[in-house]
Amino acid sequence: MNIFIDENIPYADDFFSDIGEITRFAGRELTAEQMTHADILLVRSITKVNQTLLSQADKLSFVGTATIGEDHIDKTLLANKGVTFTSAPGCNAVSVAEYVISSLYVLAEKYHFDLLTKTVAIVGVGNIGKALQKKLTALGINLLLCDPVREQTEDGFVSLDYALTHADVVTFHTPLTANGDHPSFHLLNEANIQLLKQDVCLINASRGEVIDNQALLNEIYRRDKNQELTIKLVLDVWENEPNPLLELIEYTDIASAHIAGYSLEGKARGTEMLYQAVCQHLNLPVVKKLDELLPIPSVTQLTLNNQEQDVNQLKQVIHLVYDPRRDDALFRNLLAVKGFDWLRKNYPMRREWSSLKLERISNNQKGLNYLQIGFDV
Ligand SMILES: NC(=O)C1=CN([C@@H]2O[C@H](COP(=O)(O)OP(=O)(O)OC[C@H]3O[C@@H](n4cnc5c(N)ncnc54)[C@H](O)[C@@H]3O)[C@@H](O)[C@H]2O)C=CC1
Ligand SMILES: O=C(O)C(=O)[C@H](O)COP(=O)(O)O
Repeated sequence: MNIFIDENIPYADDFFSDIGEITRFAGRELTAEQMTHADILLVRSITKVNQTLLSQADKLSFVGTATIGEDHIDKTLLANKGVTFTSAPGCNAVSVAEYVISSLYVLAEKYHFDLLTKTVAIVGVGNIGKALQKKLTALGINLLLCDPVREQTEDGFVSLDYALTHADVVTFHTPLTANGDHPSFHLLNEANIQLLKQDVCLINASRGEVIDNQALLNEIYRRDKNQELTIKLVLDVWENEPNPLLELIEYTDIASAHIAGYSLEGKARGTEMLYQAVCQHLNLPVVKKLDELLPIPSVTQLTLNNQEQDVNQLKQVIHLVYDPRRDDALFRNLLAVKGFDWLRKNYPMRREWSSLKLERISNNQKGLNYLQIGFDV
């Protein structure tokens, strides 16, 4: 059994070495010739699984992607070839939600505003959007939810135009789609970008193509020229990765190399989900568990002085676990020297909030509910 596994899928040996012979590959360099030998192919988002790659893949019976996004996979092709396919829905949803909130606290500190007074619009309320909704609701932040697909059967949603017009923060979490009733390609574009409030915080941690990057840059120039307030910008994903629009970077407050979902837990959950799916595909028992593989975090426990409710304390705790300014600095300093893919391949360790156990020295009920936000309490 030949299992081809992307070199950036963590714990691959732990999970798959008992099942077959493993070949690791660089995601952008996999060839159709290599695929002649593969029974199982496990990829990440940078490998386009299409007719070109699979033209000679006669043995292939299973393709898995250790990601939430599936826009790099030709699923119709796989179905036609009778190849079983699985992705890893929700694997890094918490990681993306934590990236967004950690970034919002950076902006709040940098521009001296109170996040609790802001209205946040979540565009795309699936696994990631819901994880974000849960945390922001626990923090007491007012939300607008935009999801025309869910809106067909559920209440409580607003249109995109309403969200863009009324929200102080707009954060995108849709899949990238070009067809269907609600395509997300260039969802934010030349025609609607001017609806964004003055002073808005704009975040994209979905796929780069969900925002027309040139239209965004033009709007930044337009606001600049008219001496309007600047958009506060957090971009984790870019059109045309790994070659982002360089002019846009200087207008970002936080820029990163598509790593919002790169908590160790998030990436490793993706591997575990593929392992479980491969076991099912091959009719093998599931005997390995991620919990037994994750390392102990560098900080495991913290005692909070919880005498009074304190937003600064929350910010400190959040940024102790993960501060996106680290990734922003790496991006700005090393993109030109090392490149986008290098930044992703050499991503430093990052853990999720749940890895930190919090203790309080007082039982004051006014304290923020850290458990609801996602810490271990
Ligand atoms: N930056 C990063 O590191 C990561 C990015 N992602 C991206 O985030 C995307 C979303 O992830 P999940 O929430 O887990 O997916 P999901 O499939 O659980 O939810 C997506 C939601 O978007 C909604 N949606 C679809 N088209 C829409 C539109 N035109 N306007 C508004 N809403 C729309 C859907 O109805 C659904 O509720 C992934 O497809 C992936 O591309 C995912 C993980 C990490
Ligand atoms: O899960 C997704 O979808 C993502 O965007 C991943 O975090 C992307 O990671 P790579 O697969 O590009 O390493």
